[in-house]
Amino acid sequence: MQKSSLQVPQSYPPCFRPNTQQSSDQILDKCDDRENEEDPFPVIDLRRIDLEKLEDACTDWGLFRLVNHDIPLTLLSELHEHATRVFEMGFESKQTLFESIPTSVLSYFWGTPALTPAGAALYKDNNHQKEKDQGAVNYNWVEGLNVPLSQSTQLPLDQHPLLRDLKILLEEYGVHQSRVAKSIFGAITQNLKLNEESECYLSPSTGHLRVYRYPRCFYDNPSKVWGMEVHTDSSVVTILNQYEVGGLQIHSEKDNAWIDVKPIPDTLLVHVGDMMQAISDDKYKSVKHRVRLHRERERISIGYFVFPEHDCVIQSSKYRPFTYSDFRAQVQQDVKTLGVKVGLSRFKSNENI
Ligand SMILES: O=C(O)CCC(=O)C(=O)O
Ligand SMILES: [Fe+2]
Repeated sequence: MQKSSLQVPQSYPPCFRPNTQQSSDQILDKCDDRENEEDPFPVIDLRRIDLEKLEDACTDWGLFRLVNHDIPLTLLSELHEHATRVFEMGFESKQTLFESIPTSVLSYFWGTPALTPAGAALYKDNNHQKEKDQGAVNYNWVEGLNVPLSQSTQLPLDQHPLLRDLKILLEEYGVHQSRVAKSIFGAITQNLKLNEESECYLSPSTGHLRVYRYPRCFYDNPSKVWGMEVHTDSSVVTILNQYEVGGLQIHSEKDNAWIDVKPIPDTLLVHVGDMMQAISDDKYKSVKHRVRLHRERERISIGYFVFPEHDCVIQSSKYRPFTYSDFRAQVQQDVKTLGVKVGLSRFKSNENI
């Protein structure tokens, strides 16, 4: 059960705990939890994909809801329950526990969603200490677990039954996600009339899962803190599961507005990522999104991210030829030096600058 009183869980990283003694009303009133009544997003049925509807969804929104995905509801609820229990461990215990596990297999991070290829949190150079000193406003208010799906199941997790069980559930979930991603990509291949050379544009072995916990909004200046700041995903597609608590907002280019994406049980959200935008010659848009915090409840979400084969050259009329490895290296460099991802514009071809 989520707690509605102003108790500060000791499982939160210290900078996510409130730094004032304001009453709960004062603090909570400043946090926004409005939710749109209407759900404007296109819905795609995975059992019979409507190609035209899919095309419109990718072009107009860069996001759609997926129904009839055939992932058992019990798997989703068990995942949620296990993830909650792992995150509820004391912060120091979590740190100690995850330090003993190779980050290539399973890593724990907080304060940023940017990770190195090895799975460790990636902060702007030399700024980590400064950010720590300045407090919570420089962080993304999120903790996460990163699980690359291709890693061996021979994990040193036997001493940690909770983690072992979570990993087993995640692997089962990952198999479903890979199936779903392949079906969607197959349909998009038809829509974009891609040839066989584009097979390497989707490589399920690159898939990984991120499990997130967003803390309650305790901070006394919530307009300055985000669960996750505005970004686009680097993936081909991202498949997201947000449980009961909303918070995801996407930017609608046509309305120039931020729109809440409500959690609807038994549906998944599919985002077009940067790689797909390039593959489609910018016809599809890598959707800008962000996550706001909820004033009374923590939020758990799970994202599946899948990429092209690392050495597969993306041919696009809008960009110079590049591989996902080139793209990732550029993102890593930009996050380290500038603190932000610049993204696809780094790869624009000369005619398109
Ligand atoms: O938690 C969410 O709803 C979104 C997470 C996200 O945007 C990301 O991991 O890239
Ligand atoms: Fe994202």
